[in-house]
Amino acid sequence: MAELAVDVAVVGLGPGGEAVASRLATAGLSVVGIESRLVGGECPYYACVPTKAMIRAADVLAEARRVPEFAGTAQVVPDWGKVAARVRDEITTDWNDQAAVDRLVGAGVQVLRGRARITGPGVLVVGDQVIRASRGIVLNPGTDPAVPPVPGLADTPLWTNRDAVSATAVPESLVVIGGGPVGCEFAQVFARFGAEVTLLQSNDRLLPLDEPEASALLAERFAAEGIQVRTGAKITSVRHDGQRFTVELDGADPISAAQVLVAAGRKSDLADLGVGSYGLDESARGVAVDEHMRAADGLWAIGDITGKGAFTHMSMYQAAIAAADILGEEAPGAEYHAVPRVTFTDPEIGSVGLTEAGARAAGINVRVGITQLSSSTRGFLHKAEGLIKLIEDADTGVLVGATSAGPTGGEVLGALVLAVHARVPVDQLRRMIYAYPTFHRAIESALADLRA
Ligand SMILES: Cc1cc2nc3c(=O)[nH]c(=O)nc-3n(C[C@H](O)[C@H](O)[C@H](O)COP(=O)(O)OP(=O)(O)OC[C@H]3O[C@@H](n4cnc5c(N)ncnc54)[C@H](O)[C@@H]3O)c2cc1C
Ligand SMILES: NC(=O)c1ccc[n+]([C@@H]2O[C@H](COP(=O)([O-])OP(=O)(O)OC[C@H]3O[C@@H](n4cnc5c(N)ncnc54)[C@H](O)[C@@H]3O)[C@@H](O)[C@H]2O)c1
Repeated sequence: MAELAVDVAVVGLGPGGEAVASRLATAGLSVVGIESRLVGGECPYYACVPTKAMIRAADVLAEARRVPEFAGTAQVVPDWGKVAARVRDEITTDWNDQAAVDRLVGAGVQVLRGRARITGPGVLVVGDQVIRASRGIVLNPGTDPAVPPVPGLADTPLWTNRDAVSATAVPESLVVIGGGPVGCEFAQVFARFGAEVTLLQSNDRLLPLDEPEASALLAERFAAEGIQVRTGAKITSVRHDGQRFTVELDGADPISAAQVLVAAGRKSDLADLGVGSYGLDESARGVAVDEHMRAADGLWAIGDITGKGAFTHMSMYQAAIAAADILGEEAPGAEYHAVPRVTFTDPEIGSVGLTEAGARAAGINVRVGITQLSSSTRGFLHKAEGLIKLIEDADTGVLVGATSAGPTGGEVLGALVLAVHARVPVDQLRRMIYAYPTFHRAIESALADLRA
């Protein structure tokens, strides 16, 4: 077996893996980055970036369909071909990662294609190559789409996010399994391009990790756009007859559809990575890390696998912390009290920190303020639905959580992320000047509404 000796090996080159490998190599360490699929990971090829390109196109259609309401007449004829071509040519360069590989190599990283498996502390095997990493290993393996154990489902030609981003045509009818961010974003895109969409959510609401008011707002919009949402759905079996899918449900008629898209969460395989070599539990869902991303002596983990929030911004935040630790730099550890998350549906659902229920469960003396965008001037002008909800710790007088839902909800969230992150006193937020007539000015109304 060929041997390679390096300072650090990075397993998986998602957004965080790329960043940490590049930073360490630039600082002078010898680094190998190992990737079994595409350098860059899920985000640029199968997740954030192509889905947001699809959402941009769907939003343009929706806006054009509002011309009669505001401005005259317009004929809107969707053409998925433009979306598929943009995703293929501009967004993913036909799922080719050469530019990302070149960037890493330019930074001094050795890039190795293949699946890495840890066989002992600081030792990895990739194909017929043994790698010895004297300073340690950084894990950034990400996650894979999970297919729920519904009888028959795994044997059908279902789509996961990886298939849906490369769709060259819109199915005439689509069943989406799962009402989290992935399911909601795809459901609205395909519905806006003409698919008859049914979304089956086992939970009692869409986006269950967000505020119930945000879930209700989204459910209302989905209903208005003709998306059938069935919450509390229990799927008993799925089959495919070579042409169509049949989805059987407990207590409801079966659904026949041209396509099924599974968006029911993610899974990881720690046994395949061989983390048992470090004494870690290979049956766990993720790798526990301390505030410097250390999972064990000489082992760091970053990204989705740490369970701190499956977002690209989290992966990159943790990458910077792990790199500083490996380089022996004095740096503050990770803080998770102000993690922002945005689901890019229309209305966009942005949130940061704790929900009201989360804050109450944590024993915080909670005050809640809420306002509807429709009662703000900008909301009235745009005929827009949305809301701002604030969660204050009444004992400390700072916000511990916030939700901003509506047009550009994720952008409005920026001010609230700053407030939660920097623990800006609510009294000071009340003394700020909010430009008129912006969407973010509704924050002032929500502050005025704060009460126990
Ligand atoms: C449809 C969808 C939309 C999303 N949209 C957003 C969004 O808008 N904003 C946002 O912040 N997040 C979004 N996410 C989440 C985001 O994609 C991830 O959080 C992000 O990719 C970071 O993941 P990661 O760094 O853990 O690794 P990943 O991006 O998952 O990359 C890990 C890489 O490791 C490789 N790998 C795994 N095991 C091995 C091994 N043993 N050897 C070698 N290589 C290995 C894999 O091939 C993969 O390329 C979305 C996710 C999905 C599914
Ligand atoms: N905009 C973003 O930042 C963004 C977008 C997409 C995904 N993500 C991240 O990717 C991760 C995965 O997203 P996701 O939406 O796949 O997962 P998720 O776990 O957030 O949601 C999955 C949903 O599927 C439902 N479900 C599970 N099994 C089911 C079944 N058998 N039938 C019906 N419903 C079922 C669950 O109730 C759950 O609400 C999330 O952690 C999210 O943070 C982020």
